[in-house]
Amino acid sequence: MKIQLERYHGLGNDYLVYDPNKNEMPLNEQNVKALCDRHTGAGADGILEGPLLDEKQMGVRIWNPDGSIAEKSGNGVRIFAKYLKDAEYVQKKQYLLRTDGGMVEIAYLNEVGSRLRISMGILCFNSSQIPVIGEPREVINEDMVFGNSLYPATCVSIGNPHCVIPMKEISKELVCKIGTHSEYARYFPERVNTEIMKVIDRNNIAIETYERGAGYTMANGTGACAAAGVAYKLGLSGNKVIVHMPGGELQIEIDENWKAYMTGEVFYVAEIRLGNEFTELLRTL
Ligand SMILES: N[C@@H](CCC[C@H](N)C(=O)O)C(=O)O
Repeated sequence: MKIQLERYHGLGNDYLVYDPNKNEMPLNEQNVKALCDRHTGAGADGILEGPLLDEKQMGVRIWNPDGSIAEKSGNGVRIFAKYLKDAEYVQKKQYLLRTDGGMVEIAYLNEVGSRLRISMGILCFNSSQIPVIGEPREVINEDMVFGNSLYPATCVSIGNPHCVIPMKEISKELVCKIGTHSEYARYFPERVNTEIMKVIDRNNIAIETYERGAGYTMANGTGACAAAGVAYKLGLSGNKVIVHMPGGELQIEIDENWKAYMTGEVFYVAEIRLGNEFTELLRTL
């Protein structure tokens, strides 16, 4: 039987939706890597596997292109919610979706479900929960060495781990230079997503992101929440900001309990049917 996937992107962060109710092959580290390969596979920044159904809520499993599993993805959950609407799994305008990093609350802001506001969970600065090694503490503006350079890092979890570094100027080259080291740095036992952040004014920040398990991406939804949380925590911005990324913008709002709300767009691109030879290859992995 042919394997069918759907390609979507959120601000250039592209995912393949793999629906286990329509496909039989179980996903694993090796076949996920092969599927996400941009030269020899279908190509993607990750795979969204679901809906995974239990009696109560629908769930999604988020795969990184290196075959690891991520607890949460901001662009991923917006995309997956659009898929649930497109595939007619949901009729409600608002509902809960389970991720490995906790529940998120989906709300569609338009009829076609391409604009969404999502309650992403609580921003947590506690080192043991992020996790960051050492004494339990909030990791705020700590000097960390990535490569041969020292950076002031503030770390936060929104279900998945982030390290945010405020800078005067940011670029793809710079985040890649830092991210290749920070992802595997000894501080982070579960690796880390890295965002370098430029504060434009109290209502606007810009980030470049290097994702754990994926490398450089054009946008990162949990990264946008993390950076907005850090800018607010450090007193550099208010609690509502527009986060500018190379792929586009997200609006992030943080409430009095540090719950983050993300508003933004997603786009359906294509249905993909894998060829016989590639399907056979995947089944051997
Ligand atoms: N693209 C994502 C983040 C995906 C997960 C990340 N690579 C991780 O391993 O935590 C987003 O939009 O949040």
